[in-house]
Amino acid sequence: MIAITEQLIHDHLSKAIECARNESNTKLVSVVKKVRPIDPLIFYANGYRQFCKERFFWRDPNQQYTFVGLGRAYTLSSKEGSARFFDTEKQWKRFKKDILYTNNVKFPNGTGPLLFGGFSFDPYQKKDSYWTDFSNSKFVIPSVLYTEADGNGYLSINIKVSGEDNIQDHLKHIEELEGLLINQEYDGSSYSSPLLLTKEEIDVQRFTKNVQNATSLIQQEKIEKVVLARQLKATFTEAISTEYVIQRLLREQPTSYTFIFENENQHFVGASPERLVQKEGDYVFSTCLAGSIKRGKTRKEDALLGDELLNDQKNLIEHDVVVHMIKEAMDAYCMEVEIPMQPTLYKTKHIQHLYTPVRGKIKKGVTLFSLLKELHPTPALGGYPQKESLSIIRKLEPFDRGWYAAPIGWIDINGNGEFIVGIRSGVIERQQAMLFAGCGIVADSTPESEYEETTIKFNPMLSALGGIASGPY
Ligand SMILES: C=C(O[C@@H]1C=C(C(=O)O)C=C[C@H]1O)C(=O)O
Ligand SMILES: [Mg+2]
Repeated sequence: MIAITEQLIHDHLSKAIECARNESNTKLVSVVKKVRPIDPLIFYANGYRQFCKERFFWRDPNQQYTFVGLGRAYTLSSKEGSARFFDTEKQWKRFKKDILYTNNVKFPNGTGPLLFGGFSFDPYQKKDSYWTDFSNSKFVIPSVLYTEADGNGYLSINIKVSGEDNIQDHLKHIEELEGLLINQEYDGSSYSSPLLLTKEEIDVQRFTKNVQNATSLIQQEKIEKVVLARQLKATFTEAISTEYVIQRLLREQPTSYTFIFENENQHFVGASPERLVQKEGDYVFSTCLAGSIKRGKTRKEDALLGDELLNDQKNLIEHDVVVHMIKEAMDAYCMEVEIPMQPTLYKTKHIQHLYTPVRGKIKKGVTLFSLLKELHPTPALGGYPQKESLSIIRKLEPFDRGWYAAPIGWIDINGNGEFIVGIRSGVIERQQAMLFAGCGIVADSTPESEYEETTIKFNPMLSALGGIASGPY
């Protein structure tokens, strides 16, 4: 059912204005229309002139949901540390209770006042300047949202109203915004990649040392696993076009989630294969993804490498630690949990992983935010035990992960949504991209092989930035 039909928009808006007047408060009202599905990238590009630096994009690999958000009708942010999940949920609840005007209208999943954003990996890491625009939690309700849900298109317009507003102004504004669906400013050929000036792998020696230190801590049984990352800085001759990057990620990484979150100066972008948690009604889905090997140059070589990965003790241990922790977390929040005994393979253009999907039926009252708090960081991004591995990362890694390897995603007014971990990603600022890649260290890790693995993991972003990936891919 569509929330608001055209005839009802006038009525709905005027009631919202009246409500704002009675409460002497600003209200947010959401108008949703069913529209013919369009190319979401065109919508994103059309938003450049009016909403550049305030856009987001999301597409999951099943294409169950695609979102393009433009502008900011409402923003939530938190400076809290480990309480950032709870604080965000508290603000979201307050927004729904005090600010949102719905008049009991039902919204289709993924439409209306949708919240999109993310969290920092570790609020207690020192802050680096390229993450200035990102707080420990930052979420937006866009002014305009294009949703494609299971093949249906929707346009949601989120409008702030106050008691003195003139309804005609709002109706005119809605009409203008609808123009974004048809004014095609985007012509794929007009976007190109600027030339690469320099590509700098940062502090490889330090990474090598970190891996050695971590393996010896693991051999001494101080911890079981820790995920260590490194950075690569790519500098171009001109400002990077995010349209171009998203276009390439969509084309080259169809088995990953493509996302971007824009800010004033810094944009976080990537194509992650790793779901953290999805909630659909009473069901939740998580993914254990850890253990990696390169893709083969031929079908035969690829299958052999896949078999090697499925039988490799070092990678199976990396993977098992994740399965264990996620199962334990899900058991606490679910009435039943389904999880296969053995991993299978998950392939992306540049790499293949060990993969175990998890499905659970939640206990009453469990929310997406409570699951995020419980799960993040899983041993696929942090380590095990969680607390000890986080303090090792804090001590060894000489940089701020910011939103890299942290939850990013969406939640709608019905409480459904999905969060992934922001890996195979980077933060773009004008002509510079800072990329991140990490790997799970266990007792049998060697600096050389972990260096190789992280080199492969830079490739999705390097390739999207302009076809400059290294290696035989
Ligand atoms: C940390 C990253 O990836 C994680 C580490 C993996 C591994 O070490 O095998 C595999 C998938 C991800 O869970 C990354 O891509 O940056
Ligand atoms: Mg690994």
